[in-house]
Amino acid sequence: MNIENAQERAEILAEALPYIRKYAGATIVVKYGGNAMTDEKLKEGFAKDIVLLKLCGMNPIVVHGGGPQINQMLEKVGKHGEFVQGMRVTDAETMNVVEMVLGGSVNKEIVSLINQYGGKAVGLTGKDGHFMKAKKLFINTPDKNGVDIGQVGTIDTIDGTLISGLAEKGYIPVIAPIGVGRLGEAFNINADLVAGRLAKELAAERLIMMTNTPGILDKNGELLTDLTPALVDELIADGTLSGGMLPKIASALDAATNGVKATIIIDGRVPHALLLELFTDSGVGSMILEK
Ligand SMILES: Nc1ncnc2c1ncn2[C@@H]1O[C@H](COP(=O)(O)OP(=O)(O)O)[C@@H](O)[C@H]1O
Ligand SMILES: CC(=O)N[C@@H](CCC(=O)OP(=O)(O)O)C(=O)O
Repeated sequence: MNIENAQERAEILAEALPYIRKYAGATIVVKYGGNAMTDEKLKEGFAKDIVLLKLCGMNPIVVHGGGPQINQMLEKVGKHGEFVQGMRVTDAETMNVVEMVLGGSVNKEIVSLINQYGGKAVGLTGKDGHFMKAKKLFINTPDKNGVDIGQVGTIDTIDGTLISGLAEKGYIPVIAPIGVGRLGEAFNINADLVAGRLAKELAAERLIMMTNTPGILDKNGELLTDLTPALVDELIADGTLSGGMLPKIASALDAATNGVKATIIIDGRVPHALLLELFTDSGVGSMILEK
């Protein structure tokens, strides 16, 4: 493994030892948002951290997004991304781009980086082994119920045993949020929803969502470190939470109230944010609590 800043790593590891013992054998689902994949150094740092978690005896499972990367590709073909409550309106042409970007370039880049640093990553979409079956999602907005936004999916079933089986054999699953329908068709699923559902299915010790804000911010831009379901409801009602934060928070709440020990939203633009969250006493970001 190619470790840079060895001194810095050694210091982190010294503080980390009790946590390494605590998390031995634990499943850690990491949602790697497209907004946290900003530059090469950060991406390499992420891959190294995932490999390190595996070496320390944990089972990291990566679910990645790639919204900004999809937008870039759509612009090349003269289309603009349109979203309803944080979900991309996905016509057939957009679905092709989504599949190409998420299942192709983004997934394989993460897989290659992890493998380059000594891990054994395996990239998957829901089409592989039909492990993530989906059906069409209809959205309820304040104006209308059951809005059709195209080939956007909601997860029907997810085969956690395929993922845990890979992890037990030493692999690091890297999952693109594409579901498969009854007829073999592809569904675009928000990556936060996939990460939350998988964390639930695997009864993960931690669900860590890496994004491009320090965590959940209040109306004044201050970080909220601990959030209860009641506070989240308030923040949605008064409009403090919006856009891409809506599926994220819904998913985090669902996981937190369904057996996932802790759900945390962190700033993926901070180098080694994952290690800081898992291996230091203070942690970083916003934690979603069960009550
Ligand atoms: N209260 C809030 N606190 C922090 N971010 C928020 C809040 N409300 C909305 N957001 C938005 O949510 C975004 C993160 O969601 P998203 O763009 O979907 O990221 P990702 O690609 O990581 O899933 C932030 O960049 C921010 O613009
Ligand atoms: C239905 C839907 O919105 N799908 C998302 C899937 C990618 C994603 O979730 O990426 P981030 O995590 O980077 O936002 C999209 O098309 O952008």
